[in-house]
Amino acid sequence: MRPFDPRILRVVPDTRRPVAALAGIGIVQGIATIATAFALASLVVAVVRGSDLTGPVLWTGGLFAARAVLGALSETVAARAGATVATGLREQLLAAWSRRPTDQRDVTDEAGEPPFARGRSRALTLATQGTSAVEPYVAKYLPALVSAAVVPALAIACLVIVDWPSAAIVVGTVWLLPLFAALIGATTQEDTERRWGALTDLSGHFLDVMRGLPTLVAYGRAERQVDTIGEVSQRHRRATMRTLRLAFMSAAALELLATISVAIVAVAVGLRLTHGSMDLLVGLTAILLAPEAYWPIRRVGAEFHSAADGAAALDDILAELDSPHCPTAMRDEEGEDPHCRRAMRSEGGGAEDVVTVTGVDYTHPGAKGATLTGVELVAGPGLTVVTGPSGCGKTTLLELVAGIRRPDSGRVSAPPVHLVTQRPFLGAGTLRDNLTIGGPQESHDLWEALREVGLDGTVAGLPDGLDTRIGDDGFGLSAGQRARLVLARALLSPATVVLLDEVTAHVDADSAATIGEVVGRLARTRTVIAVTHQSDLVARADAHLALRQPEVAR
Ligand SMILES: Nc1ncnc2c1ncn2[C@@H]1O[C@H](COP(=O)(O)OP(=O)(O)OP(=O)(O)O)[C@@H](O)[C@H]1O
Repeated sequence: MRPFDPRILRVVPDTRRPVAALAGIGIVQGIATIATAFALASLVVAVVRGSDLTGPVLWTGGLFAARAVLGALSETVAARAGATVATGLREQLLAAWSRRPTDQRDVTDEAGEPPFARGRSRALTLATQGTSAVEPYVAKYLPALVSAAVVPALAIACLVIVDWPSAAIVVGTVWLLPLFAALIGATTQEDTERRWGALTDLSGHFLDVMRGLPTLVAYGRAERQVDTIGEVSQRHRRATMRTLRLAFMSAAALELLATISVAIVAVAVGLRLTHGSMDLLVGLTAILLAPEAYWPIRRVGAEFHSAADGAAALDDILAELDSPHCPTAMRDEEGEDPHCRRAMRSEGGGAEDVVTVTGVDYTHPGAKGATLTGVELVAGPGLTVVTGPSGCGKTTLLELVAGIRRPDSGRVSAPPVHLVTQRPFLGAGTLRDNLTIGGPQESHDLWEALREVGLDGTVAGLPDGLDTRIGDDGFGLSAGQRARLVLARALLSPATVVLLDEVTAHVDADSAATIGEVVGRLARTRTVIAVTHQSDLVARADAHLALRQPEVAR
């Protein structure tokens, strides 16, 4: 773990100001603490000598009040800095992931890990616990680090002026604390990484079980997952307990070292006071100043363990944000990115509703042979159907036109499109939410679109109408209703090009007929490219692209 990672200030510039404010407050707090040592010593001496207490009382009271205000200020700024950095990193991660083309989301990583199992759980952990773990790193650890860099030096400088023998003892012992802290840090590094890995495994496993729960229940296998999750949780618990044990032990070690060092200063001062070779004011000030050289370093040690997860997460998050747009495996010797260079999808180059695919080749990352070779297509307003045997690359072609995959060679030119996939996204929320994902719409437009797809009667019959809630993945709707709903969403989209991937799959004959009519009407005003196995839809088509099974077996 690096003491400070300046990349965080570059990635989330909003953090600069609060971090600078925290550093400033930390320094002022240090000065106030040292001044308190002087004020307290003079107050005690004034009490012992029976002299006027007004000045020392006012100074001591004022300094304590100032420290309380500074403490509250520091907590507030720290909480804000933590929240800013966590939100900023989360936004950056989501933006980076959504910018990344599909080819890079599903590519096998360098360690040869399976494409999704690790990537998805890692992404989940990074975006949730990962970004939250960075909060204590910024809000607690960084300010502690600034104090540790400034306050001990100030305390020692004051000690040199007040009583150089005490300063010599402090200088002779204080370096042991960072040394111990660094040694402990090196030991805990591996543990932190293990714990972080266990947390990622736990999240990934839990996510997979949740997603597969209906299937597991259907096959009577759900109970077995309890043991597996229990086992993964125990691994995480053991790793956490090991970290906590180390944290307590290292805090105790630093505490002991600091206490012994202050005790040496106190004994030396006590001996000189007893022999009368030292003034009481000087002696008391030295005893009160000495701990100030140690506590900021002890605090860094204490904050280190709560920040260690944050530092590990920060490393992963920044690596994720810095990762090139194309995987390393796809770069040539000069570090150029042939995949990116060949990314020839242009938007708005041609007419606003014409899709042109010229000599496109595409191979899925990791696949042994090409899925598409030399594909040619020009689709203008009207209905173009794409047919071909299963696995010949129809979906892949739509993804290339939509720009979520990029061709290895050739050219794709298309305006922004609306893509209806085979498993369209229907999120948990109201019907209205799902229809207005692309942007706000008037209620009468929503009803009009529902009427077009023949769903208005069904929705009107629901108790909450458009505000009826559905579950994740359209839970609560039949397959036919889901297909009609996503088609209504396509009608509401302003895109001039609509891509439909087997919208009639899994629906009954009635729904398929209705959907076929809607697609036909849609094609009167827009460019519709539909992948289909339905002869009705093929019969309606203005153009037909028949793809062949690729020749190279995978
Ligand atoms: N992410 C991927 N990684 C590797 N290979 C893939 C990936 N997605 C699809 N493929 C492979 O690419 C080929 C074309 O897939 P695609 O989904 O485009 O076919 P399709 O013609 O739409 O099939 P279907 O009619 O069954 O939907 C298939 O052999 C498939 O196994």
